[in-house]
Amino acid sequence: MILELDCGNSFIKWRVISVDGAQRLLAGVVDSDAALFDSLAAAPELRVSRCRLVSVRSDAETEQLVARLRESLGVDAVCAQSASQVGVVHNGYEDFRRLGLDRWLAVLGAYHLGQRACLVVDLGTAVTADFVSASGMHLGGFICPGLPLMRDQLSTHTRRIRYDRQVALAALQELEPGRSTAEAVERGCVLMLRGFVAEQLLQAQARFPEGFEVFLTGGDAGLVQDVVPGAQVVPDLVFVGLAIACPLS
Ligand SMILES: Nc1ncnc2c1ncn2[C@@H]1O[C@H](COP(=O)(O)OP(=O)(O)OP(=O)(O)O)[C@@H](O)[C@H]1O
Ligand SMILES: CC(C)(CO)[C@@H](O)C(=O)NCCC(=O)O
Ligand SMILES: [K+]
Repeated sequence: MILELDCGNSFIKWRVISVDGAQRLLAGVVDSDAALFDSLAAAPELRVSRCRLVSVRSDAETEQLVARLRESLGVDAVCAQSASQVGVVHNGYEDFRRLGLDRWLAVLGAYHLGQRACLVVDLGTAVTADFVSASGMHLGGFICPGLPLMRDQLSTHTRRIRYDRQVALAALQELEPGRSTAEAVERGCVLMLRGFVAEQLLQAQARFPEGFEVFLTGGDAGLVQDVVPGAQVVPDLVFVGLAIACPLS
């Protein structure tokens, strides 16, 4: 079995696949290293022989996780590394090492699946959009705060924006003008995300008149899905890229 990890800023997404990559056996989302090891310990008949991961955390945090994986599972995790090129896909950053590895893998995964120009939008703690041309040139992209950061900043920097989590979830049943603080903030922030995605779509239409594929990923992809009717929602997009960047021969 292969253990795959996508270590984001707030959550670790993990999954276990068969050695040939054909079957997805287990998957989960956890909010800490400790919770990851608890989930793995609770998994029945887990026999991990290989491990690969991508991390946008600090090198020290990533090294600590790799050491714990070695101790508890006896595997040496292969970590995705920055590259200026993988196959025909070229990293578009002035300094390719600066492009977030989750973005780079999502770009690799999207181009692999789409085989033509792509717009890739990842909606997590941060929201990112990346453009890839039909020939595989990454043209760069945009970064903005995601939903968790927008709502936290509003409550941190105001006195009276306060409401509880349960109310927040209920507020997103519709997007009419809010008639309570929870509705006004939650819907306002979702409309920011939707407006961002609509703008990226316009940019892609202008940049790729010959056509393009839109890929949405990240925990909040569902909130913007209907802004782009033809979009492919691929929750595992980073893992698709991880398999390309880190083949386990
Ligand atoms: N099952 C889930 N577990 C955790 N978050 C979820 C889940 N479903 C939806 N979400 C939402 O997804 C968002 C987090 O997205 P995601 O897990 O892609 O990002 P992340 O790991 O925090 O960040 P990064 O962008 O750094 O990878 C949060 O707004 C959260 O509310
Ligand atoms: C933008 C995030 C936080 C999204 O997870 C990550 O890709 C990252 O830390 N990137 C480094 C900065 C950059 O991509 O330019
Ligand atoms: K991510």
